[in-house]
Amino acid sequence: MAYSVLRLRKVSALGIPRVLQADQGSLWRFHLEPEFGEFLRLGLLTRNYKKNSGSPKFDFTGTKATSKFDFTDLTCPHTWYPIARKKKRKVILHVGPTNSGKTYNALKHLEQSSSGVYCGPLRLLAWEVAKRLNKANVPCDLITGQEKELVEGATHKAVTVEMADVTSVYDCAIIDEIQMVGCTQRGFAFTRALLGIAANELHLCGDPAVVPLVEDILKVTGDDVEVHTYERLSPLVPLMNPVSSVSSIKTGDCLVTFSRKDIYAHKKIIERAGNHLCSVVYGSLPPETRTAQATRFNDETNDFDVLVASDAIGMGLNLNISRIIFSTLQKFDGTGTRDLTVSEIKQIAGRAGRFQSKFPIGEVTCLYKEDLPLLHSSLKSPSPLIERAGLFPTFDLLSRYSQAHPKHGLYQILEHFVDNAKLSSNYFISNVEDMMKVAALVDELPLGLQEKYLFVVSPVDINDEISGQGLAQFAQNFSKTGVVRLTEILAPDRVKVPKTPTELKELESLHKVFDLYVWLSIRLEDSFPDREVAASQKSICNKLIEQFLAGNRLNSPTRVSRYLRRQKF
Ligand SMILES: Nc1ncnc2c1ncn2[C@@H]1O[C@H](COP(=O)(O)OP(=O)(O)OP(=O)(O)O)[C@@H](O)[C@H]1O
Ligand SMILES: [Mg+2]
Repeated sequence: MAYSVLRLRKVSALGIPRVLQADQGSLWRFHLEPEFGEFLRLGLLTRNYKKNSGSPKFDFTGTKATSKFDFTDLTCPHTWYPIARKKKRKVILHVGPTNSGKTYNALKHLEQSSSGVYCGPLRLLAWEVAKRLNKANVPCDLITGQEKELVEGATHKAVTVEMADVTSVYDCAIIDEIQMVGCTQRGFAFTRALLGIAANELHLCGDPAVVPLVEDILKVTGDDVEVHTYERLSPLVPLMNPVSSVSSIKTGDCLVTFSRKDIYAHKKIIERAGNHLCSVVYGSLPPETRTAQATRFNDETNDFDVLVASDAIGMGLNLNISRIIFSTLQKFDGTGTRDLTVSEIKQIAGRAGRFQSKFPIGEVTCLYKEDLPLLHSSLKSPSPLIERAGLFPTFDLLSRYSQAHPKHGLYQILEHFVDNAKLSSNYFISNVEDMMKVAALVDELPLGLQEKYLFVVSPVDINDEISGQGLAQFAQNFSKTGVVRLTEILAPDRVKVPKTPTELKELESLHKVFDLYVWLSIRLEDSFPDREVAASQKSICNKLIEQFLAGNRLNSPTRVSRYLRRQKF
């Protein structure tokens, strides 16, 4: 299977040339930080490293790269982390429903430790933890793929899980939302942190459904494991009736729907009724905009008292929601439409009635009566057990395989691992479909394996045309001249307040391109010298998007009804 690559220069409304023909796949793109030495993770890669690219940094197995060695044997991933294996870690699982104080209690241990790291699934969570620790006089760095805010004398770090450092030693560490080990795309980053963080105490917070798997995985590491179970701190009441009409929408409601178009259609219907204004939160909004929207919703002094959101509210944001209203219990997951899982329903519903918030009792219902039975039964059911954790080979393994098969491109190497990986029953090989799309693209360019790998693990949304195109042009220019000037690729001065949903979407994509540039500039400082320009363009995009959302400028010919599956309001 091969993907076609670049077709350049058809300019979009915002001045971005359209390129990249790629298969449509999963909508959610992740970024990861692999095991190829500290230099990539900490951003010390330079154009010259290519000279040394043949020699893997670590040799945990003591084997040489030969075609006889079985590179695809991934049955003992705990041996990839020798520093953690020198420790007998005390692992404490904090498990329970949403809003039960799991993270709160784990953070207390972190605050009291002499050194530590918090690993969360989202930048927003890492931001919040860094803020909280610094406020508590525990100096804490914030490190995500795109930000590095270092605090003088810091003994602690709050990071996104992909940035977890498996070569340092800590007194205490937290991995939040540990059930994400089961995520088909990002699961392996959680597995890596679980096996690789070298801490005396390792706190894992999440859903009880992950307990048997974690216990089983940790049988071979020699760690001590304790399970602490929590109860929800404030009640969550499933309602017997659906929301009958738009006039029943009230302050503190959060309407949940899964397509961007439905979000804007519902916002428009609610606002047209004249009683409420809506903030919106969904995955492709820049994180800063999501936070600004959440803050506006939480702020009682303005009229934006209703939220319309996707499952992007499921984790991370602290929201004053009184009632969750599911507009649907189905979502499109990149390949097809499916019912929400029990854990997804519980995770989203659990956002209502946050402990010590303005609405301490949460309610949950649906827009349509026929969805109520599934909602009620899901809220009563335990989440199905998570049976396997994601796994992905380290860069060292990929590199050794490449040495033994020098003619193979990165696409072929990844394909080989996906097709042939040998795994123990606790693991599955991560879904690397999107990475393979990027690999197919960079394999066309004269780049070394590490350079290609860097683009493959970057936070590009390859299924977003503009974002994918940005990556393609960055990689092309980098391979040609070694230096990528932002202004050669983008015409930022043409960015303007969007007037239509299409323009808004383009602006969101453009934000992703600038974000990608910042990410690359942290790792290839000399080759991507315009980080400040990219960062300031990012913030201009945020402001323009916020201006659009504040002004409720959705005045295009978009017909609301066209986007709604079923007519209710
Ligand atoms: N003992 C406590 N004293 C004061 N506030 C608390 C306490 N326990 C929890 N909280 C607050 O209650 C809210 C929910 O707690 P927390 O975020 O730890 O829940 P959680 O179980 O991790 O939820 P989720 O599964 O949604 O991540 C937070 O705002 C937290 O600060
Ligand atoms: Mg939590």
